[in-house]
Amino acid sequence: MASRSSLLKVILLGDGGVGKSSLMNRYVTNKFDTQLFHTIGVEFLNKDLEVDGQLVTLQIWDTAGQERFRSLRTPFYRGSDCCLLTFSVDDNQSFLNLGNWKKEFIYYADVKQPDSFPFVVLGNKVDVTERQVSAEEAQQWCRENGNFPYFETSAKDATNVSNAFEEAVRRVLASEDRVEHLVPTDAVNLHRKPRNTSTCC
Ligand SMILES: Nc1nc2c(ncn2[C@@H]2O[C@H](COP(=O)(O)OP(=O)(O)OP(=O)(O)O)[C@@H](O)[C@H]2O)c(=O)[nH]1
Repeated sequence: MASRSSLLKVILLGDGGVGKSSLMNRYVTNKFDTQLFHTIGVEFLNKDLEVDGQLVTLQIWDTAGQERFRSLRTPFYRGSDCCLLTFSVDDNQSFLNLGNWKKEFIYYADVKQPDSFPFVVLGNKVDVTERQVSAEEAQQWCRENGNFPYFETSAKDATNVSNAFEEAVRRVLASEDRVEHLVPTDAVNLHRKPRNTSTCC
């Protein structure tokens, strides 16, 4: 019998420069670039993994955080299985904006039951010495806004990056409302992009 893998769409949202592209690249390619390249619109990469015995193809969507690209990113929110709300621990404003990102996602993804949607919060750049947001503040925000899991990550030194994406997968698999998108792993799908391919608009 064909083994089957679930296709999960996970989307990274947060202010420009917090490290969304870097987190995706660290997780999928295990590389890090110190240069800043603002994303224009969206890009995605795929990664196959196994979580708790379940095969999963994770489709990670990296979005442009800058306000001027809003209309280019929002059409891609629909169909997301999990949303990673990302801020940078050395940028208090990016933390204060988390609530706006959550609202924007719920509106444009047309989430019918926001209270049960799987969000995960990432406080990135924990390798820096000058923090503006403490772990306690971030944990409190997560408790007050839906009991979201919180991960302190560093795309630079890879701290917690895999853990955060794996927790996103666990949250999705545990969520009862998820629509199953099963992909037979031993079949050829002519409509499917090759693994680890990105696209941009
Ligand atoms: N010290 C440190 N720098 C990081 C980390 N993650 C990303 N950066 C740097 O932060 C800058 C912005 O990173 P990006 O990944 O481009 O940020 P982004 O959120 O994708 O930005 P937009 O595409 O504009 O939305 C780059 O110079 C990265 O090298 C990290 O964990 N630690």
